Amino acid sequence: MATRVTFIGAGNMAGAIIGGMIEKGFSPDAITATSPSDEFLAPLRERLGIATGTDNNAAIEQADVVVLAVKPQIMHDVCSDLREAVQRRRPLIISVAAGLPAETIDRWLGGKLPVVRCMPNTPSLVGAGASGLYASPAVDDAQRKLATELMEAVGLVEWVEDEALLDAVTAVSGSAPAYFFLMFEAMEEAGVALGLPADTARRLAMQTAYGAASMAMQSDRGPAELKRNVMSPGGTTERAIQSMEDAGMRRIVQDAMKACAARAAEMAEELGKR
Ligand SMILES: NC(=O)C1=CN([C@@H]2O[C@H](COP(=O)(O)OP(=O)(O)OC[C@H]3O[C@@H](n4cnc5c(N)ncnc54)[C@H](O)[C@@H]3O)[C@@H](O)[C@H]2O)C=CC1
Ligand SMILES: O=C(O)[C@@H]1CCC=N1
Repeated sequence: MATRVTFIGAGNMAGAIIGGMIEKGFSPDAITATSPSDEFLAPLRERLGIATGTDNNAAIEQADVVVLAVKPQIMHDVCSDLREAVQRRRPLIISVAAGLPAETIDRWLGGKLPVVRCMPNTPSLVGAGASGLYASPAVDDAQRKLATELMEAVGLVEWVEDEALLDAVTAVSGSAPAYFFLMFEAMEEAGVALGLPADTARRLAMQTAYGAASMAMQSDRGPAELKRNVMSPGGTTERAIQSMEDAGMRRIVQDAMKACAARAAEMAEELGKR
């Protein structure tokens, strides 16, 4: 029998993982998602054919895996409400919430549960996600394998043995699609300022990012060498890269990522007190 997975929360992240799972051949019959209103559920039900519901407790009655995909700020209330049903069924818990430690989730759910903390990202929707995973001590090998299988269906999986490193994963991949989308915005705006139609600039920028990522992933050369190969001495790229370095591009990226990881740690501090 297929592993039954229930998503508590049906927003951007749950939708991306569910969409990616179905694309990879997971049966929609084995997937359920919940949300307090039908607004988020109708598209998932109609487009992907999964089961949906507004009652979290009812939705986990048959679940082998429960993916907690609500905002960190409401996780305490959601977990408290699920405590009895979860303790009765004892499914594998996978939390995708930023910041919240596995121990906190476990405590809110009544304790002694196998909890995997996962930091995914939204490109999971197209099977190109990147997830960092951490297993709490109660997770056994079979459950680790199950979490790997689920998240590998939507992209790359990297396990960390030190939970604190998930804050770094949040900075490097969880939040990072947004950095690249910002770059696309800036490149499109600059392309338009240089005279290109907006849609042409957008397509060229996105294809170039896709090409650069694909090339870097297939190459045994590091990014510094690949960058050098584009830079003809005295040419155009050299001028562009010099302009970026002069403007402090590296420091801007590093500061943003430090701020991201620090915010994840701060959220654990703020929310974990409950
Ligand atoms: N959006 C992203 O790129 C990423 C998000 N995350 C994490 O994923 C989690 C969800 O984030 P998003 O999907 O972006 O948020 P979202 O706002 O798009 O989705 C949240 C969902 O929770 C539902 N919800 C609210 N109260 C509920 C309740 N009592 N019971 C069941 N469902 C309820 C909402 O209706 C909505 O469907 C967060 O904890 C976030 O830290 C992690 C990695 C990346
Ligand atoms: O911005 C956030 O808090 C969530 C976690 C990682 C990506 N989105």
